[in-house]
Amino acid sequence: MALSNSNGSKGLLQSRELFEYVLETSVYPREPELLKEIRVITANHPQSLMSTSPDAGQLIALLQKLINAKKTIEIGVFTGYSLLLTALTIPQDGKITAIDMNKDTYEMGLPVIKKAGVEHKINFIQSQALSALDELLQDDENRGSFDFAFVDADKVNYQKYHEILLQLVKVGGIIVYDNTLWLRTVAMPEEFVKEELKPSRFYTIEFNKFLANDDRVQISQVPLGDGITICWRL
Ligand SMILES: C[S@@+](CC[C@H](N)C(=O)[O-])C[C@H]1O[C@@H](n2cnc3c(N)ncnc32)[C@H](O)[C@@H]1O
Ligand SMILES: O=c1cc(-c2ccc(O)cc2)oc2c(O)c(O)ccc12
Repeated sequence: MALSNSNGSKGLLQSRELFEYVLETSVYPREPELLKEIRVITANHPQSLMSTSPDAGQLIALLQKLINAKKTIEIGVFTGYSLLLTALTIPQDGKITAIDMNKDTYEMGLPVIKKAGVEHKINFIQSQALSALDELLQDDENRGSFDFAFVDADKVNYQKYHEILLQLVKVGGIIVYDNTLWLRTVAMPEEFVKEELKPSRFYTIEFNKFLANDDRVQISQVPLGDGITICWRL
């Protein structure tokens, strides 16, 4: 289910003009051409709104640069906007473990990833995320080895992903969770929320409360896109 807000934009800023100003002034001029290409390809998909927002993506790339991220993990690839963003940001010998149960959508963006010359950085795993993460945990070398994680998949499992990612991401590393405002529903009375959004709303509210009390991470919830929460592993 993909929704836009009442002023027609995907973002949380209350004026379309302000949101467009930010995009036109600071985001689009610096967005790599091949990321634009993935956006254009994705626009034909009925669930195109699931793609990571370019403004949130710009912050994600900045965080990755700031910590010199080299080994990263992504849960929820879709057509690959955030995946290509990361692949373009990390060094030539960087590695991304990219997990999604749907390979067809990954393959929509794959020609662009190949054109960018960054496919060698990507290990795509077609799988339910929990089983792929459990498998990664079986290898002791993976524990505490990831610099950066991006989670943009089924909201109902975020807390389970969090527990595993805390074991995989090193101290000083960063985990970013997408959709932590879940289409604005976290702050709506439940009776106004569409039935199909309620399970994710419930788990997102619980997860946000949990993170607020989790002293293993320092957090900041940022109102870009559908809301992202940045967790710095302590
Ligand atoms: C919001 S989209 C990801 C968007 C992506 N980050 C981008 O920038 O385009 C969510 C993705 O998560 C995947 N997904 C949802 N639940 C999953 C699960 N339990 N295991 C693996 N993948 C899952 C879906 O197939 C979908 O491609
Ligand atoms: O239906 C959606 C919409 C989004 C979304 C909304 C606004 C933004 O600025 C970015 C993304 O994201 C979704 C998502 O991540 C998902 O897993 C399912 C549905 C949607």
